[in-house]
Amino acid sequence: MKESYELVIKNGNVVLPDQVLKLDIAVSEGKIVALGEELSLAPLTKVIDADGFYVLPGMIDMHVHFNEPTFGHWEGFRSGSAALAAGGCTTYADMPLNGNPPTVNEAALCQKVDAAAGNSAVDYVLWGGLVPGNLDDLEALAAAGVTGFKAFLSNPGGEGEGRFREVDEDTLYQGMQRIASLGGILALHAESEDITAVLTADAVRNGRTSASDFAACRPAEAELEAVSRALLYSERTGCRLHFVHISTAAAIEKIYEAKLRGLDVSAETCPHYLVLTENDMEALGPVAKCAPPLRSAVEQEKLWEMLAQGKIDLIASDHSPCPTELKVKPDLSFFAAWGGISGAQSSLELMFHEGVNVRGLPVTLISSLLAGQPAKRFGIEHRKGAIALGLDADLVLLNPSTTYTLTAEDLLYRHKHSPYIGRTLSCKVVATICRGNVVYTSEEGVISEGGGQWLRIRKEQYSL
Ligand SMILES: NC(=O)NC(NC(N)=O)C(=O)[O-]
Ligand SMILES: [Zn+2]
Ligand SMILES: [Zn+2]
Repeated sequence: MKESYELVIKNGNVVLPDQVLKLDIAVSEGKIVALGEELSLAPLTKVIDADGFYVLPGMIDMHVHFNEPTFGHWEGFRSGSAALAAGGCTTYADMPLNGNPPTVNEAALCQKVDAAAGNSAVDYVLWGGLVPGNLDDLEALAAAGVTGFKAFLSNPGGEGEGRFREVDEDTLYQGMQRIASLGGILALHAESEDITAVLTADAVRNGRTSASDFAACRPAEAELEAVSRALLYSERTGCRLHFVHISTAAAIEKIYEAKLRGLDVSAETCPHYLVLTENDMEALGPVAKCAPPLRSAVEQEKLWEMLAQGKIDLIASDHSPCPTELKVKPDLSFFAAWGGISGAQSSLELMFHEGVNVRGLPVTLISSLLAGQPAKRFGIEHRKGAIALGLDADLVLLNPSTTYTLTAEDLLYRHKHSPYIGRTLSCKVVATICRGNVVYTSEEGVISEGGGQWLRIRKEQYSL
């Protein structure tokens, strides 16, 4: 029988959770409704030929800073989500800081929701924040549908009265108690404020302000101390934790051990810790500045080993953009430059290039780190994160064997700097489909700019 579908993606190498099969994918009303070999099609069915391409579930990037409201001129939903669409991402999670007001109460969440509405090319979830003074706002944020809460253990930087602040010990502990009782999850930027502040003050006092001095002020121990302390609190409070942008093998190991002991905790790392090193930070300057800092090549190899062993839960970009003059300006010291890497558009290509094409890791592993695992961890796997019947047709077509060198013109960010400019990649996103809509093709660019939807996270999904 010839079925009528809205869209069929034919002949692709379809990346399923555990295997890759040459299949057709049929889509109707935004959902995957059939998967099979050579589906027979009614006349006039819209067909995309994916012969020679991988078809992967769209990336779910749990960590971006688009900085609205007020700091939309640093990025904003429109250009940020367009860049993600071009990079094969179909759902992202916007962080509660760098915009003003930060997303730490319901009124601020409403402002963010308004800023995003009609401006996102792909779907999204929103993080709330845990900061000193907002314990009584957590419940309303959870009820309004935030994906979880984010807190900083070290100073997040930024300026101005209303800026996002790191938690004190009391706020952290009490916040974890509250979030546990809500069935929520706390995402942590885990660097010790005590260690980093002492080392930074000493470095500045002594005029040591180069890239390597910056890295020395944020050593591996600062990450390990913060992770260890938070794990203890998790044990005491029962609060689920997600550690963002983990940069060292020791911290990954610690989190993994805690998981084996039964704690409900997870670890994220970022492409920049897997493809850039401290040498790049010195060579490229502030464009490669982030916190925790880039590490040694030895550390990086250990991270790859842990990734291959399944000890890392997910990969996210931590796209933290800014106007280029905050990165590049005559006489700008490395310490004064904005900390944060612009990279969201390149995550999937970097991971496929380095992970699959260079290192020979299974494409299913890389795909699960980019899509399947984030969906499961954050309670959206009934909608997203895999190619399976009934799920949203969030798909990315990837040419796995082409070569191109990334240029500034390729980037859709508002400010076109990135440490990946000039890199040669051995794969390229060909098309991105969000709920059955083609939102990007490499030939036409971003086609549909404002169709992305906010996925409110309901309470039942928290404790999946
Ligand atoms: N204020 C920021 O955007 N900070 C971010 N900056 C980085 N990672 O350098 C982060 O996630 O910590
Ligand atoms: Zn952070
Ligand atoms: Zn971040």
